[in-house]
Amino acid sequence: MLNFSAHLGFQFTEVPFAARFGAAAAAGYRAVEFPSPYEQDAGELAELLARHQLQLVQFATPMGDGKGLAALAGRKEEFREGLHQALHYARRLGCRRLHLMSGCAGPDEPADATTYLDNIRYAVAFFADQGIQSLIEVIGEASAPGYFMSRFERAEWLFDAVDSPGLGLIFDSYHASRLGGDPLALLDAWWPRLGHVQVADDPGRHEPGTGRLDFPALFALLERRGYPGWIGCEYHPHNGTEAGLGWLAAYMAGR
Ligand SMILES: O=C(O)[C@@H](O)C(=O)CO
Ligand SMILES: [Mg+2]
Repeated sequence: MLNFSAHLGFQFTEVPFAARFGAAAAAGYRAVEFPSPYEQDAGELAELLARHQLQLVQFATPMGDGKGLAALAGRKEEFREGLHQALHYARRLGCRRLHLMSGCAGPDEPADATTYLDNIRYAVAFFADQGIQSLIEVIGEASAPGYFMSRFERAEWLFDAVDSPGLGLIFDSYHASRLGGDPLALLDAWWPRLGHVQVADDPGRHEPGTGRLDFPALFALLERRGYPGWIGCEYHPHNGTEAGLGWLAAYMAGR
């Protein structure tokens, strides 16, 4: 049976952030994820996770003022300093996966492959020593203009160059579909390097079942492969988070 994690940046936004933990647990989730814990006190977050018996599945290293720093030529020092802050939170929160976001290039913010590769290699080694897996995600430019890790071809280049089990891919069904690929074929091809999965339907980035993606087939593939990890529910609820959890109840009932 597959395991689902609530994405607290997308779901349960009807209530303030601290209340989303209880809401996710009450809805049956045993794990959560959200990109940035740094505005909250690590001790308070640890207490919320413990009180609601939730695991924290993954979060991102400090993202600067946007979608990360790893490929930004002028921000190498800031990226590397952020790894220590991420490690502090990961230890305190018992989290074993960290997303290294590439950042978005802009007119005054150059990004390049050498900086990115150096930083990712450095971070993968830094976290692997602590038993933490580093993750990258392919996010299309339509969702994040200028995002450096915006194509699966580029992810292939990165994985070949880094060549470490300490690096895994976040496969996000929405971005995979938006990029024009066949999400099922991509998921299958990336299986050996899969570190985490996120789901949202396309178009709309709403609940599974609201668009054209074949989630029964996608879940069957993950089950067949014996996927041991978590599936983050990174979608915008169409009509309220709890009202939109029917797809998950249906999946659970079918097991
Ligand atoms: O799909 C996304 O944009 C997210 O998984 C992400 O990268 C975290 O903000
Ligand atoms: Mg995602």
